[in-house]
Amino acid sequence: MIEARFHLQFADFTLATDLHLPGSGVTALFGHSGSGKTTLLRCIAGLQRPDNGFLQVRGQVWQDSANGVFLPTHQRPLGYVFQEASLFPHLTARKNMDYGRKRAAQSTNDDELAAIVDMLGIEHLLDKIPAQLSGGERQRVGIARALALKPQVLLMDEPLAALDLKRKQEILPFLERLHRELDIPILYVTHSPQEVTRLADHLVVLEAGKVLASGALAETLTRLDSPLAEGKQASSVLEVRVCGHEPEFHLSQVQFAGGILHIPYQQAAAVDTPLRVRVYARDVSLTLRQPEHSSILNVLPAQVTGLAHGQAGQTVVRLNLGGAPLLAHITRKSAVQLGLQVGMAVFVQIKGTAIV
Ligand SMILES: Nc1ncnc2c1ncn2[C@@H]1O[C@H](COP(=O)(O)OP(=O)(O)OP(=O)(O)O)[C@@H](O)[C@H]1O
Repeated sequence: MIEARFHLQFADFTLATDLHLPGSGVTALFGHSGSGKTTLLRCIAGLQRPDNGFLQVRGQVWQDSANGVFLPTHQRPLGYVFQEASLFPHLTARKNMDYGRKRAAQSTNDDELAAIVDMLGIEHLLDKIPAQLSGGERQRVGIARALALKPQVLLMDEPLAALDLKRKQEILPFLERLHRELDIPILYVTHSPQEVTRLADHLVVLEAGKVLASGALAETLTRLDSPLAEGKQASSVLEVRVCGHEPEFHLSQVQFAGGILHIPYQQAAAVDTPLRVRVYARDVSLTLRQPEHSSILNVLPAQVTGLAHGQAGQTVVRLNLGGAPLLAHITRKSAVQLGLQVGMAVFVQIKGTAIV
């Protein structure tokens, strides 16, 4: 568990947080530019000293201004990964990792380091210098170097932002692997809803230095007051289990408390495999009665739990699908014609799904 209470005043900006974050898994920090994401990470790292602060990471107090406690950065067991890995240009990947390791009070032994190298798939890169590596490969080496110091928390500030789409797609599976195999918490700053839905378990939304929302991913992603609920990328995630395959139609079926969904064929996923399905709000439409002759396969009963005005004649609808929250973007005219109200029973039609 991480407890982070900070009050920090700049000339034109105030950071005021009171956060309780999980002690494992990925917490995504999301918010508009200037909302304070980097400042929050810098406070956790001890690079910024708030006027008032309390920070406890997995049972250890790193800062308690009421009692004059402030561990300097070099005494905080943390890893910090930036947009671009600042590797020493004249040292090989292996020597870059060893550089910090030899000087640290606590670091990995050779077996532990080998496990990290394997987790990030950089074995074949160890004797290369940074100029011989791609941006994504440099990032993986930078992450390995951070992990080689046995951190209690990994801070990642837009680690994919400097990479092109192809490199991003290449590195995401390695981040997922970190997520599965590391037992330390990762705080992950991003502007990308795709990275949020793919990697995060917990989501913090910052706005103008304040915490607008903090909670489990599925709930927080679909809050009507969150900037994530608007725009083309707005989506919900459903935690489901595979329950069948129809290879002849190139489809698989998955089950969750809200019912059964058809998704693109998941050849590699045996029955009962857990999956995370992403549903774009723009792919969800609503009807009052169960449609009888529809080409849309995914039709499920739901209840309206919230309505909000969206951009340009749009209504954002929040629904309860057997306990799972789901967002729909429909036109305001449709919302009026259907007479949508909180509490109403409807049917959702889901036009498309994707595995994240
Ligand atoms: N050292 C500083 N002195 C004064 N103001 C600062 C300082 N550092 C940051 N700020 C201000 O604090 C606010 C938050 O900045 P921060 O970099 O934390 O935002 P962010 O959410 O990470 O933004 P981005 O997504 O663009 O990286 C900004 O208005 C910024 O100008």
